Parts: sequence; C-alpha cells; structure tokens
Amino acid sequence: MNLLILLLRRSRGFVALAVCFGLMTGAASAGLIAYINDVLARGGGLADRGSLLGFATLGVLMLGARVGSQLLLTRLQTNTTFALRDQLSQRILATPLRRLEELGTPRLLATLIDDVQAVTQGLLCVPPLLINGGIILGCMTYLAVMSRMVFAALLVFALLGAVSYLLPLRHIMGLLRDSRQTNDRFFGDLRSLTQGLKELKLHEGRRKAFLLQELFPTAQTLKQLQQRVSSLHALTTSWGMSLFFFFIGLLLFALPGFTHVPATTLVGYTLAVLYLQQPLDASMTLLPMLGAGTVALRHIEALALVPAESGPLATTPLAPPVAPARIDLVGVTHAYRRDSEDLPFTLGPIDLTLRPGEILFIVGGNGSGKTTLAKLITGLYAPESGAVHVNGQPVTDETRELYRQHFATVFSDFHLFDSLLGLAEGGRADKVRAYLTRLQLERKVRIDAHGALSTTDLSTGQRKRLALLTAYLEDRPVYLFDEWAADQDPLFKEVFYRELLPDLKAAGKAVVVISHDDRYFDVADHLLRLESGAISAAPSHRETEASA
Ligand SMILES: Nc1ncnc2c1ncn2[C@@H]1O[C@H](COP(=O)(O)OP(=O)(O)OP(=O)(O)O)[C@@H](O)[C@H]1O
Repeated sequence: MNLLILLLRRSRGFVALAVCFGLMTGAASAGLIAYINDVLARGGGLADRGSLLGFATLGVLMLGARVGSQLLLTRLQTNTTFALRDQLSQRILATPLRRLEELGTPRLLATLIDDVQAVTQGLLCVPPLLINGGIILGCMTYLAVMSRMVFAALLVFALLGAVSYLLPLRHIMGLLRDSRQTNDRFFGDLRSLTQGLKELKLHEGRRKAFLLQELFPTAQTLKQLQQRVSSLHALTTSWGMSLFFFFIGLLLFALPGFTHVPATTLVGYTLAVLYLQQPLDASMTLLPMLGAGTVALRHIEALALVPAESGPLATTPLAPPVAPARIDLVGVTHAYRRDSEDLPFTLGPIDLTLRPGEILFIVGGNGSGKTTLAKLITGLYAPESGAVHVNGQPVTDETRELYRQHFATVFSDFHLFDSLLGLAEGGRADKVRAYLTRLQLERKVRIDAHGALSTTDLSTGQRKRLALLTAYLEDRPVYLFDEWAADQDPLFKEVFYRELLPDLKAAGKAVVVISHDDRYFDVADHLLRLESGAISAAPSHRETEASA
C-alpha cells in the first residue's frame, strides 16, 4: 500500500477535489506563460483591457487553486497522520502478546517513533507533488500546442532525464530499505544503552566493547547509508536539471541551424522550460522522502498487526466479569520456537482447575514454565492445543478478551502507570487510602482525586506494593501473583502470605501464586510443581493434582 492509497482510503472526495485544484493550478500556470510569451512577442505591454483582465484572472485562479489544493491536502495529511498513530496504538493492543514478543520492543519502538515520522513526512510530500504534477502537465500541454517538433525533442530529453533519475531512485529505495533494517538494530542498541546504564557505568571493558562493537558500528552503518542516499540523490537531481539546461542550449543554439523555429516559439519554450525547473526540482527533492515514507509504511504493514477495526476502542465496553464457579485448563500447551535453539521449550499438556476461595501455588525451578503457564491461565497466550473452559464453556478467540477481564495480576515484569487510570474514581478514595495504609505506603505515596500518583520513584518492593494496590482496586474474581513476594522484606512477606492471601481467599477470590517461598507452601490449597514445562511426576507431601 503506498501513501497515496493511504490518503485515498481516508477520503476519496478530498483527494479528488485537491487533484482538481492541482490540475487547475497547472492549467492556469500554462495560461500565464502563454500570456507572458504573447506579450514578449509583441514587444511588451498588454494589447487591451481584456488581455489584462485575462492575465489577472489567471493569476488569481492559479494562486487560489494552489492554496485550495495545498490546504485540502495538508489537512488530509495531518488527519491521516494522527489517525495512523491512533490506529497503530490500537493495533498493537489488539495484537496477540506472543506476536508482539516475537517482534520485540526495539522494532515496535522504531515503528512507533521512526516509521510514523517517515510516513508523516512522506504524506507531507504528496500535496506539493500533486500541485507540481499539475503545473508540469499544464506546461507540457502548452509546449505541445506551441510546436510538435520541439515538443518531440523535449520529450526525448524528458525521457532521458526520467530514466536517468528513476534508475538511481530504485537504488535509493534499496538503500532506504537497508537503512530501515539497520534502524531496528540501532533502536535495540539504544535500548541496551538506556536500560543497561548501571552495568555499563560499572564496567569499563563492557562499556568500551558495547560502544565500539555495537552502538558505534550500527550508528556508522546507518550514517553511511543515509549519506549514500543524500549523495546519490544530489547527483541524480543535478544531472536531471543539467539535462534541461542542455535542452535550452540546443534549442537556442543548435536547432535554428537545422530548421526554422519562430522566435516566439524559442522564447516561449525557454520561458516554459525555465519555469518548469522549479516544480521539477522540488518534485525530485520530494520523491526520496515519499520513498522513505513508502518504505516505512511497508514496514508497518510487515508487522502484521491486527487491524484497528478489532482494536480495543472498536469493541463495545465489556461488562464487569461475573465470578465463575470454575475455570479449567484442559491439556493446554505452548511452545516457543526460536531458530537459535535446537529444541523448542514446550509447556504442557497441563490440566488444572481454579475455583473461588481457593489458592493455587505454582512452583518449580527457573525456566520450568511458570510464567508461561500464568500467561496461558490469564488468556494472554492462546493455547496451541487443549482448551480453557469457564463454567464448562470453552474460551474462543472471540471471547478471549472478555475472559481476560476475570484477572487482576502482578507479573514479575509488571508496569506501574503513574496514574490509577480510572480505578480511583467512583467514590473509591477511602478504599485507596485504606489500601495504602495496609500496604504501608501511606507516608510514601499520595494519590490525588484523579488517581495520579505523587511518585513512582520507589524501591522495587514498594513499587510491587503499589502494583498490588492497583490489583486490589480492580476487584477481579481471579488474582495472579508472579513471584510477588520475592522483593519483600521478611515482615511483609509474612503479611502477604499469612494475611493478604487468606483475606483474598476469604473474599471468595480464586488466587494463583507463583512462588519460590517453600516456607509458605502450606498456605496453598493446591500446589502444582513444574519441571521442564511439565507437571512434576514426583509431588511432595502437600502437592496434589491441581485439577483434583
Ligand atoms: N518470550 C519468550 N520467547 C522465547 N522463549 C521464552 C520466552 N519466554 C520464556 N521463554 C523460554 O521458556 C522457558 C520457560 O520460561 P518461563 O519464564 O515460563 O519460566 P519460569 O518458570 O517462569 O522461570 P523463572 O522462575 O526464572 O521466572 C525458558 O526456557 C525461556 O527461555
């Protein structure tokens, strides 16, 4: 899909009107040149009032049509750019988590920041290109009418110019594509730079190796690609323009030697060709930007994000979830396939059941598949085989979004928003205060009437408590904590396992806890131990089949 189609999709009527204005600009420009040529041929001065009026009318028409076309297309471009940003955010949220994980954060960031900007700039090129196209068309028509023979010669030059411009342009497009790929790598390096600050500051050798072997070489490749694009473009543009001067030279000095060309034709041609130089020069400058926008747009499409029509804002608001009598995972599996690994990690098949008022502990060594299972339980991953049932009804692709609304979670890589995003509204201020006190955060964080947090610059353990507060406010039927207590001090660990979890259980919540704290395994009603993606065959004294 190219940028023009993107604009057309947004509003065919707008584009058609703007193109008409563009053509009018071109026709009026050609008319003005004809007038000027006419005046020059007569040795200056407009013959009569009618001619003066005609000249003035064409001037106003040209300016009016140009401004009209520019305004229409610029407005359309701004609307399309903002719609693209909004849609992209919605599409990312509608795309399955697994696909987003495969794409990786650097690629998504590069798209959200760079690609959207490149598309915006590409779209900005469309209005002037269309207007210039109209002017070129108008002038060419005038030239064809003036002298077929000279026009044929001009066409040969124009063709030569077009070929010698388009061939390098293909190469420029290839360079732009390479540059776009390198940009993904560059964003990956920038991510390492910002997230690895401590590690890089603390180890000089690592810092140097990172800069010299990763960041700088990628930046250098990017710079070289961009320089090659600029140089090639400057060369082809200059070559194209010099062809025009060569043509004028031939017209003025060589052609009269072969055949008789009236002086008015020579003046008219020289005038029109010189006039054409500006729109042609501008168009040639704009085309690579249009190309970069097209490459960026293709890149966005290649992400294969779910269409915005099924995005989160497109669906009707979901009703608050009703506590299910049971949730069953029946033979669910999930595998991570990576080219770099001989054997993919496979989780399952897993059977388990969640019931209100019951606590399930999921335990096991690092990499045994606990977090993966948590993503399957919460509907963040769709099972590759097997099924999830709510009260005996299978969860399908259509109902998975609704299913996810049953869960309040704190994953180990949770994100803390700097606002409660609607959770503090509806007279919940007292609740918020009570939870802050219970989580021993009342001296650290204040939450205003709109739910904005006074700070999120807290210790890891405190940030996790804030995340827990958010989960409490969500008040969902099922709670899932992924190694929540790992960063808590012994006292608060005790509070979490001996008070908070039993309270949730007493409130009729189903609770899933991923834990390494074997001191507290007795809190669980069921305990599921994972080993290399499978339920361990050797349960300890409290371990029961979770599905029992
Ligand atoms: N996004 C991913 N892409 C590819 N492989 C993954 C991904 N996430 C996890 N894995 C792999 O799946 C396996 C299980 O990971 P998982 O995070 O589920 O384990 P875990 O039991 O939660 O580990 P830990 O106790 O260390 O948190 C690991 O071998 C890991 O390398």
